[in-house]
Amino acid sequence: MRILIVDDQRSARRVLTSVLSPMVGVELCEAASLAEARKVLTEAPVDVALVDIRLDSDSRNRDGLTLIGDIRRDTETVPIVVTVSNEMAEIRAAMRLGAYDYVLKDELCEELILPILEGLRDRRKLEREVQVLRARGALEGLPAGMVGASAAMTRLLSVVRRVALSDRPALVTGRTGAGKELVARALHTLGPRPAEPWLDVNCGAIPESLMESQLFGHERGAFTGADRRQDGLLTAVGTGTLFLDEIAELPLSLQAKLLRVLETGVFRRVGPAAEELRFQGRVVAATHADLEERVQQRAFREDLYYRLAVLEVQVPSLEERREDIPALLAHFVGRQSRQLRFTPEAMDVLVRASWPGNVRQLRTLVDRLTVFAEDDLVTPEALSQLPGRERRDVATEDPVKQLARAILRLPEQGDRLAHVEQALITEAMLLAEGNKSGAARLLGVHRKAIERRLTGRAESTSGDTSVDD
Ligand SMILES: Nc1ncnc2c1ncn2[C@@H]1O[C@H](COP(=O)(O)OP(=O)(O)OP(=O)(O)O)[C@@H](O)[C@H]1O
Repeated sequence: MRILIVDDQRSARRVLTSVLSPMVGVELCEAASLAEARKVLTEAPVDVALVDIRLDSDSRNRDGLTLIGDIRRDTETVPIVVTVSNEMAEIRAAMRLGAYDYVLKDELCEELILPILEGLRDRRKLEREVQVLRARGALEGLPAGMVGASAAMTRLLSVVRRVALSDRPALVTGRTGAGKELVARALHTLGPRPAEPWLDVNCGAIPESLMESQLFGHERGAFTGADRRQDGLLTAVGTGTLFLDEIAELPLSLQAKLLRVLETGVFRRVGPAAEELRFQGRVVAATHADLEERVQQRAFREDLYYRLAVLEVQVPSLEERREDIPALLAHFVGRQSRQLRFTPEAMDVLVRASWPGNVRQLRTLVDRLTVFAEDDLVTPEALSQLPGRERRDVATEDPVKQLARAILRLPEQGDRLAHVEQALITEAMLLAEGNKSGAARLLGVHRKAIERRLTGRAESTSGDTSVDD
């Protein structure tokens, strides 16, 4: 347990040090002023701060109260007031600011202060255990709003589970609409501080100059119109999670600044004479771009990429977890006023469809069906009658159909059917290493059908050009 003693009087610090030194497992540090205390607090986490209210010789000084306010706002440190008994009004003010307890200097002794600290130590230990257990327990099931039981999803969740417990930056990658934001949120809610803020910003949506002040904040007079100091997201997020969506779009100059925050934990607001501030939250970034490729194109900093990619979470595309499609459909339908159902054939079409827009596209499909489908029971015909893009995607679901369409678009080459049949038989024979029975199995026909074609006995003149006999 790290304890900070804040008192402007050296003698008072010495008394406290001698009272606390016998405690096992404590590390003591001291500060003689508000500025010194702030510095110590930014250097490494402090568990408890014992704070005097007056922090210099001026009797009107109330820097201790300011410090308690800072501590409660910016850190997880527990502040305890150590002061003289004639300062009851200040003690009350400190308690209102969130001081955990108070000790009077006149009564300062081991018996009084050690039980408070021991109690705090137990409480801290318990809090940490609860955080870890909650993170583990919550992950037994699916995080809120997340649907899926496929092997790909199970793998994803086990990665999310582990990454959530870390405080280091994380990168969520995957195709557009695959669920990156949902995963990033899960990293927050399943992490140790789910009650702390979750703030998100789309790095591609805001001009560079605005983005900088949005992230770092600005001082008064930093630019025209900056008539007062403004905190940025890095401050506002506190010990929560800052989600940087579309990180690939972050301008290079801001990439350098972000890297510095991630490496040193400190930053400054935009503008003149800005003080150094400490970032205490966690950064989770996401992108659908190939960041390695961006690095090669020098559009993304390599050092930032490596810092983010230490904890990469890859979200599988919907096509890698088609088994989840029925459950996802039920989930999206359940959120609509109209309770659509799907015939087995329609479900089959949807499970095999191509989904370039991933889960978001599936959700949009349900939105559109809710408006356009004539019947609550959705059939393949209803799907193919949908206006717009979804109809096209769904209608080209079957790879064989896609292939057939592509073949028909090839330049005229005589008997296409015979060509295709011949090509299929040749490929099957190659795959079966010349074994006719094996090739027949691959093609789903009888061995004799293959033999007939191979020996040329299945003359096209007979009119039977199908392999399906
Ligand atoms: N596993 C899932 N279960 C339920 N809904 C999901 C799942 N994955 C994604 N979604 C839903 O799909 C939509 C798109 O998800 P999300 O916004 O997280 O995708 P994204 O990968 O961040 O997209 P983009 O690349 O456009 O930023 C959202 O409505 C989200 O709630």
